[in-house]
Amino acid sequence: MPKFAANLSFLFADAPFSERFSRAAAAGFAGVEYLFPYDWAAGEVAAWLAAAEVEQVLFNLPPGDWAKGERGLACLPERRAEFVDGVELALDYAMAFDCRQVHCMAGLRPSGLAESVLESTYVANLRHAAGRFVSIGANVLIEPINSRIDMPGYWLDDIGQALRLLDRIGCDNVRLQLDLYHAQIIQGDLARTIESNFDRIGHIQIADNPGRHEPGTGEIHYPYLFALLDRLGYAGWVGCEYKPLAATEAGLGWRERLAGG
Ligand SMILES: O=C(O)[C@@H](O)C(=O)CO
Ligand SMILES: [Mg+2]
Repeated sequence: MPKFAANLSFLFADAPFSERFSRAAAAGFAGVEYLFPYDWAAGEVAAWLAAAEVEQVLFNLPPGDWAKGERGLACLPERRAEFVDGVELALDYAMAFDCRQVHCMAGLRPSGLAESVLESTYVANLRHAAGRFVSIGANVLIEPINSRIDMPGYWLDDIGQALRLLDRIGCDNVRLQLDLYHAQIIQGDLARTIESNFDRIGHIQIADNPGRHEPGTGEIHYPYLFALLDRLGYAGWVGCEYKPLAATEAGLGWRERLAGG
């Protein structure tokens, strides 16, 4: 059975953020992830992790002004300095949490700039982040996110594009964050996508489609995919990044039903 991490931006959302760590532990999760820790001091979050005895699996680099609709900075040439500052801030948090993976969001496609400019900015920024995070033995992840339903305008919205960018970036510690919910909307063919890119995958996330709810509520055949991950010897985490249909705990039966644990 894969190792499941609770995404605390999605699960246990009826509780204050500080309480979600112990809720996740009580529900049997040994690892947690979430979008952003920056509203809290790193030491404060580290204490919640330690008290709950859960591992910090992943969090995101600062995304720009999320409340105003920004969704990352990495492809935006005019935001280079802010990106570099964000890398340093995230590095401090990663060290405080002993966390080995961060997700770098690409940003929304700006109007009036050539694709080649966005791409070269993105590649330079990812190389910079990779160089900083390699110093603590951490990976920087890139995640294709569907721009049709969930994030209109998101620049990195195609699996092939992400793979080409990984080639161009050319750093061993930059890897693919494969969110199977987004991948299903983007192109489907999930088992082959996992299998043919297995050595580039640093992290996997799950939800069903449509609705982005618990595995087993939609069209994705998760028993097959979980068995495939086991057969391939996937040693990483699988982040549960779904919107619970009711209380999080009430909907966790899919782990036993679909993954046998
Ligand atoms: O899939 C997602 O939405 C997340 O993994 C993320 O990092 C940005 O929202
Ligand atoms: Mg995701």
